[in-house]
Amino acid sequence: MAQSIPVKANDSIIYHIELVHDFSMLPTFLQQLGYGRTQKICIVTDSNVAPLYARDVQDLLEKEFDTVILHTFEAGEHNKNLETVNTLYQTLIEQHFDRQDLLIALGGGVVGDLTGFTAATYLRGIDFIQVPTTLLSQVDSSIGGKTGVDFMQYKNMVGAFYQPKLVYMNLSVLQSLPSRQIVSGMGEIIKHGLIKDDAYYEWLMAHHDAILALEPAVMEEMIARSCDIKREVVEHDPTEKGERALLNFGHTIGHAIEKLCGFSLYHGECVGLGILAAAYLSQKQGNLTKEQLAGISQCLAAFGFQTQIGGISPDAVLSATKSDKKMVGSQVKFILLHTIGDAYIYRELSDAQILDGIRYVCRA
Ligand SMILES: NC(=O)c1ccc[n+]([C@@H]2O[C@H](COP(=O)([O-])OP(=O)(O)OC[C@H]3O[C@@H](n4cnc5c(N)ncnc54)[C@H](O)[C@@H]3O)[C@@H](O)[C@H]2O)c1
Ligand SMILES: O=C(O)C(=O)C[C@@H](O)[C@H](O)[C@H](O)COP(=O)(O)O
Ligand SMILES: [Zn+2]
Repeated sequence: MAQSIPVKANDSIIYHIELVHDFSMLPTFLQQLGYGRTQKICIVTDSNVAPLYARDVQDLLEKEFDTVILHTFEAGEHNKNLETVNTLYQTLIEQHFDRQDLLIALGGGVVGDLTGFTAATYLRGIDFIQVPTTLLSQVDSSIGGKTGVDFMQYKNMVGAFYQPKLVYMNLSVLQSLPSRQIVSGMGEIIKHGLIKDDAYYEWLMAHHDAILALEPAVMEEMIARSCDIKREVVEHDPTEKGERALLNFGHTIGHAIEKLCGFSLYHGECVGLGILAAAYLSQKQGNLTKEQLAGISQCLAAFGFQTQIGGISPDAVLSATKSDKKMVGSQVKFILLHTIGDAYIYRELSDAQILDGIRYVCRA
């Protein structure tokens, strides 16, 4: 059944996360938000999603809106860059989009982040809607307003905090998602349990088979629980002045690996390696037990994550972590675990300690 999760800022609802099972309600939700027939819509998607879903969405919207155009770019993290943003700017200018018009991000996190950044900057800001189509984008990237692109191969170095007007989540699209992308999404979901909810973490392991079988009721419960965890964090700290950094658990080393493997590993796969390294460092700090660390490694492996990667220099990973946006001066703010379900920001790790954590997952 459908679920609607309100997201607030300063105690006022700024948008809803609508969990549904088809695209049929999208025009109605747009009209309820006040968008009318004369407002132009640009659906932004990628080359894998377009043939699957763009026609259905465009047909539905063309019944209620006079101008609905489609902008498609080649799928992949390597295209999450300013060059792709420029091509979208050109389309919007050529099609005479103005400040009352609307972008719809139909795709995963790459489409969502790039479309959101374009919306944040075109004409100094036009509205956009998230229609996430990967597990990772449904539980994480479509919520909270982090938008942006990679720059010089560094992750999300150019961006803006810019909230969508709606997150429309058609859960049925997960049926066409390759299984490796399901695993990638599980990286952020396991993160949610480890940083905020030990009972949820245990629930994930207890429902392992049902999750990998994409059982609808279990998937909907999991997606709703992860959305709620992220919602609560971003409501408390929308522009990452404090607590929101906890959502970066596993990302300091994860982003470095993602860069150094040339994006050959998916974001969530790199986060899984980063989570394991951070869990190891949490155990070395005397927080986690060796049994808890082993359990996290087994959980990741059970969901299909590699728990070690070869061919990447640990020293290069350490160097890449110095470009992490959580850096304050020469100190990187690491996210560690007090225990499972309870994460914290730690600034005192030495390079030697970080290298020890990197070596726990990276072999040269
Ligand atoms: N803004 C945030 O808060 C946030 C949070 C997490 C991740 N991210 C970013 O999100 C990106 C990763 O997102 P992602 O994992 O969704 O990757 P992605 O956007 O590259 O999508 C993964 C692949 O699946 C394809 N695809 C998408 N939906 C499909 C479907 N329903 N069926 C079949 N194929 C489909 C895509 O074309 C692509 O090839 C990274 O750039 C990461 O930095 C951002
Ligand atoms: O929403 C957040 O905050 C997150 O950290 C979510 C992460 O899963 C996501 O990958 C985010 O893009 C990483 O943030 P960044 O600021 O390191 O780019
Ligand atoms: Zn992430």
